[in-house]
Order: sequence, then C-alpha cells, then structure tokens
Amino acid sequence: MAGRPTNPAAGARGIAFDVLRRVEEGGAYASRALDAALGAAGALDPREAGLATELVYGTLRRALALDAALAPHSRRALAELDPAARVALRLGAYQLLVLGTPAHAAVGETVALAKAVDHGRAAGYVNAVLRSLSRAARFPDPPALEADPAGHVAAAEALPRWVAEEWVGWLGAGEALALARAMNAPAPLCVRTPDREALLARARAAGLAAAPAARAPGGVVLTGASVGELARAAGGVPFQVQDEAAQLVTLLAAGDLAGRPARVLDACAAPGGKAFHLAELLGPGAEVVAIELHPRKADELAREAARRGLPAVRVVCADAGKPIPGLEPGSFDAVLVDAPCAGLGTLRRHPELKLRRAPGDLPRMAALQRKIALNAARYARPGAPVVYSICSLSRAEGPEVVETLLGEGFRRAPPPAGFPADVLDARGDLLTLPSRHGTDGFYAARLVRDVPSTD
Ligand SMILES: C[S@@+](CC[C@H](N)C(=O)[O-])C[C@H]1O[C@@H](n2cnc3c(N)ncnc32)[C@H](O)[C@@H]1O
Repeated sequence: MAGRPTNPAAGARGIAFDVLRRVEEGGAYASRALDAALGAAGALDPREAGLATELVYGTLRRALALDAALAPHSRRALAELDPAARVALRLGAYQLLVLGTPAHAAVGETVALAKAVDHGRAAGYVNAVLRSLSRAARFPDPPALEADPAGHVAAAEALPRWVAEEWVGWLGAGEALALARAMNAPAPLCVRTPDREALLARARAAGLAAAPAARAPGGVVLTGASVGELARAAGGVPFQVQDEAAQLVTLLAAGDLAGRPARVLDACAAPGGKAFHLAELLGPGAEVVAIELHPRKADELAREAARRGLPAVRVVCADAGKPIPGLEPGSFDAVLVDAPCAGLGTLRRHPELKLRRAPGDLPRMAALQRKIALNAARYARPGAPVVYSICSLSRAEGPEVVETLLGEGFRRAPPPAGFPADVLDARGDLLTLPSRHGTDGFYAARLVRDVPSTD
C-alpha cells in the first residue's frame, strides 16, 4: 500500500494520515512532519489544525494499546500489515476508542483515506477490521497492578513492556505508572530568554497565557500558544524553545560561573540549546567550545550562534569520543557532556519513540555515552565540574554511566549555590520527571576530579 501522500486538502484526518505515514514509513519526527504539513496546508481552520494535532499525537501515544484493541479483529498480525494500512487502522481505532467519534464517520473517513493510497487495495481490509472493532469498541483490560506491575503500566499507558519494566525496577510501580501517564499528556511550550520580564510582558499583552517557569530563572511556560504566536508577540525579545529541565542542566554545569570570563566545553552541542544558554550566562571574555560530530549539524549550529549574536560560541566539528584536535586536556573551567541518548524522557514531545526504540538501544547508547564522557572529562581542569546529562530515563544510560566516571577518580560535587533541591535525588543527581516536576525527563550528575587526567 506504499504510495504518494494523500492530499492535505482532505482536512484534519488527511493531514494526520499523511503525517503518521511519514513517521511510520519514513522515520520522520512527528513534531517536524506535523509542523511542515500544517504549514503546507496554509490557512486552516484552527479547529481542524487542533484535530490534526490531536490525531497525530494521540494515535502515536496510544499506538501500542490501539494495536492490542485491533488485534482480535484482524486476521493478520498488525506488524505484518502494509504500513499505510496499519496507520489507517490506528487512526480509525483512535477515533472510535478515545475520541468517541461516531462509527460511520470514524470508519467511513478512514476508509476513504486508505482508498486514496495505492489504488485502495487495503481499503476493504481496513473497512472490515474497523467495522468489527466498532461493534465491540474497547481496549483490553490491563493486568492488575499488584499482580503484574510492568504489565499494568505497559497496557494502561501504551508503553513498551521493556520500558515499563525499566521504570518499575528503577522508580517503583506507583511512580512508573504516574510517569507513563504524564508522558501521554501534552507538554506545554517552554522557552528560555535572557529578558524574562520583557518576554512575559509582551506575551501577556498579546493575550498569550505565559508564566515564569517554576525553577529556571530564564524559563517561560506558555499554555495553548505556538512558537509562531510567541515570535510575533515577542517583538524582538530573544528566546529559544527549551524545556525547563534542559535549562536546569546548563545551570547545574555552570550556574556558578555566571558573569565570569570562563571557558566551557559543550561536548555534544547541536542544536545548541545549552551552548547558547552557556554563552548568555557567562561574562565578557568567555568561550564556549561547542563540539558536534555531524558536519551538517555543526554548520547549522555555527550559523545559529552567529544569527543570535553569540560570538563566544566556537563550533568544532569533531568526535567527542576521541581526542579532540586543538584542545588542551585540563584546560576548561567546566565540561558539559549532554550525550546522545534513547530520549525516553521526551516521550511527551516525541511519542513516536515508543514505537522506534528497542531494548538493545540502551546498552548500545550506554557504550557510546561512556566513551564520550570519559574522553570529554579529560578536558576539565582539576577541580572543575564535569556534568554528564541525558534526556532519557534508564539506569543503563544514567547512573550506570556515572559509575564509570566515579571509577576514574571522579566524585560527586555539590550543585551551584541556590540550585533547586527538589530536582535532586538522594545521591544529589538531577532527576526530573514530568509526573513530579512538570518538565521533560532528564538525568544529570555533577562530578569533579581533583587531580589531572593521567592519560
Ligand atoms: C542530546 S543532543 C545534544 C543537545 C544539545 N546539547 C542542546 O542542548 O541543544 C546530542 C548531540 O550529540 C551529537 N553527537 C553524537 N555523537 C557525538 C560524538 N561522538 N561527538 C560529538 N557529538 C556527538 C549528536 O549529533 C547530537 O547533536
């Protein structure tokens, strides 16, 4: 059933179908594909745009539970179906089971979308499965929490079982359930700005619901507003989209260097949220050396630093897992290792990761994270903080990587003065959870070594 995208003029359901196919078949990020599709659709009724957004995010958030509900009605396993047929079935099932759309509309309009693809060969099958589901429209009951905690969390919140097992094992059943539930709720727009009072005033004057972030001093949280609306309201006050937890990571790394002419290494820098935050935070004469492996991303990073007027950011395209040409070990006042990760802390914003990640990703990411962290840490001068951070929530990528650094002579260092204590765990590491803090899920540790690196 592969074929050209259907026409976005088909309205919210057509846009959602196209976007979900791009995610399923082309590996696209839902947020980017949706933004592009809504942009291409031009002047769309805001209710249609809202419905398209709900259909895309909702279908991806609930995909595993929708598949479980569809399974008894489908002769063929969902995984074996043509991707466009699978997408159509999920989209129809989401309308039937979650939105409560009347069956004739949910089935009829979904089948019409399937007909427009590949001469409609799968439309008959989609029709039969959705009609059958519509006669007994329900999700299967999850197992009892006490009997099978991970099974309950997985089934109740449409989370892969292996992720549920990891969260239950790490955080306990109650927190894991709350976390999985919070990951299925829409995330607010959060931005960082060097002039919070001005941005708040302008956003509010334009009628946007804007509030200061609870902990990060440059953070502004907006409910029900788009980046475009904020940009129009801001009237030149600079801002950058960045979750509050990401802002806290930068402050954990260099909050105590604010206003100083310090040298900071950002070992994994693109797209630049933390590098630009560092540059805004440090004083005149400071330097932020921003390392990025991928040349295209490094170029974009350098262009964006220039556009934002941040000459302190010096971009170097290099592999931070190996000695970095031109950099002297022991020469930085702080090192931030914001490592590539499985992204399990960002499922609110990237629900497609539920379908894309596999258990083997964790040890693979952890090996890469260890390599980068160990190499980058050599560039901190004795006594300077090394902050290791990830926007993922797994022991393998978080505390277990930190254990490696602790085995290399590092010890945990206290956070900068005034750092919010409610985001620190019992060991003093940062652990943010949407269920507890309303932010994305991040893990970070601030470490220090008193002697120079010996290698
Ligand atoms: C989690 S993202 C960093 C986000 C960034 N710090 C920010 O706040 O915007 C990780 C980045 O590291 C880059 N990366 C992956 N492997 C790398 C390596 N070996 N050396 C340097 N950068 C790497 C990825 O391309 C990606 O841009």
